[in-house]
Amino acid sequence: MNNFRESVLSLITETSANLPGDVRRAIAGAIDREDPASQAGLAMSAISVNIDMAVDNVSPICQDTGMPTFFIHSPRGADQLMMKREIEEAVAEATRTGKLRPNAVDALSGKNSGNNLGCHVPVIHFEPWEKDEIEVRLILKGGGCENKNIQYSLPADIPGLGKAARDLDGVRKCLLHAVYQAQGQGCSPGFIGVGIGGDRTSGYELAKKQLFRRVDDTNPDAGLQALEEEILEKANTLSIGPMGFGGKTTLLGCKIGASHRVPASFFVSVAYNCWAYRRLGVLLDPESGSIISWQYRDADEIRRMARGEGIPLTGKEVVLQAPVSEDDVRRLRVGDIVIINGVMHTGRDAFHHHCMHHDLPDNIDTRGGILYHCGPVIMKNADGSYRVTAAGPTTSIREEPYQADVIEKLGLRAIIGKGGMGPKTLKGLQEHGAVYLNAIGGAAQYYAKCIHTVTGVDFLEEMGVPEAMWHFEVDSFPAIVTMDAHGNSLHRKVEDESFGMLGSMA
Ligand SMILES: O=C(O)C[C@H](O)C(=O)O
Ligand code: SF4
Repeated sequence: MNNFRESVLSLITETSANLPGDVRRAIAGAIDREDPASQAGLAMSAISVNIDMAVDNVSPICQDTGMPTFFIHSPRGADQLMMKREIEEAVAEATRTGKLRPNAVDALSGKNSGNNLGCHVPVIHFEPWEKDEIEVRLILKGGGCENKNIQYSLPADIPGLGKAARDLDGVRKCLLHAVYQAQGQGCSPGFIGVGIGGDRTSGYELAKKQLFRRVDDTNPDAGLQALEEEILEKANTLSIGPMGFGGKTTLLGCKIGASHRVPASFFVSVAYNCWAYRRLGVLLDPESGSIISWQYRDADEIRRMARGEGIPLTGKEVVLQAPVSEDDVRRLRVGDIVIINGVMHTGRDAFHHHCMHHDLPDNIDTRGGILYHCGPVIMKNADGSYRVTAAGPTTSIREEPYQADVIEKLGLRAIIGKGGMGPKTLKGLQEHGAVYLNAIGGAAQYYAKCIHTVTGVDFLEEMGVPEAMWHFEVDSFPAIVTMDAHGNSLHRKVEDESFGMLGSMA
């Protein structure tokens, strides 16, 4: 098994940087369906360019490489302890080389272990099988879409859809609601894996295992196959669209499995996966550990996804030179596309919490500043400087309790993130003269290219790479105004309209 670690390292690298064949095909369908000039079309265009860049750069498609989760089928007599050790070493090595973001933090203190190793991380499931080969499958599922997983206990009253009983129609209502509640926050268009039955734990595991089915497969159970097709069709009439901008494609796949349950419980567990659906597998030779074959890699797969140049410039964009003035941002309206040049700071969960209780050091000037909700992948150069290798937005709604106060306290003029924010922030934007800009979630390579210099970092020691406050100089960084300083929110509009559509599906 000399080559086992090398094989796992290849699996991690390929999973992080190169989407599987079936996922590529599904995304290509979404690109075809959206009007290239619409916001949904722009989002799909940036996504397609990003997918190609990740392959070319052998770098993470999305900066959030999730909690590496391995499912292993091992033959009789295989040394599982050795496999576990070698997987851990491969994970640490992939983190050192920037194929994975250091993503394992202490549950309570938030302290980053720095190498993706920690209590029960990486997640490794072993299952015996009768075959001679070893099968290693990996899913890298980021935190934003993981947060949109949802579990229902039937019977239940489902918002917008009414009573859901313990039958297929009840399950149908849960699944439509699951897609609705994700809106654009899990980087739609997404995929759902569904587990009917089991208990709370095994139900979610069953749901996640469905994400290992091919997007284009057929469910052996005809009733579940019909439901999968119905959900796919109906969810796409919710008009949530890519990134929640509105549009034709909201869901790209629905896979449903069922387990026995106890009479008292009827769970419907849903694992939501973003468009950056990173899962691959390999079959390994049990003697050498070498790769015999790859799974989900199709001979006829679509190798280049891009049709255009990301967010194409039309001349109508508003160029913002940061720091920006109040007049500049008050002129912006929902739907405007902005191109940002100049200074940008990152800040996310730990940073917002910190700001509520402390003042920033005097040397950090945030007046007129742009705060990017982003946890980048950053590598240190030999001369001590830093380079950004993946830097897409994180889900902004987590900062809803703090954002309006932080805008006021730091004198910010723009927030960049994804998925939108709520009423408290919208009011804060109006009061203090600021805007919310939506970047394209998951487009980590596309945005990394816009960051030409890392000018400094604060709180690196305490908060770790993803949560630290990084200071960037950016060039031609595109984003869409989705919440303006006049009380308008595209997110509120899409949510309201999709709730109306949901109601018509009762
Ligand atoms: O942690 C991140 O970088 C992003 C996260 O996956 C998210 O979707 O919010
Ligand atoms: S940022 Fe979006 S694409 Fe990346 S892991 Fe989170 S949900 Fe997925």
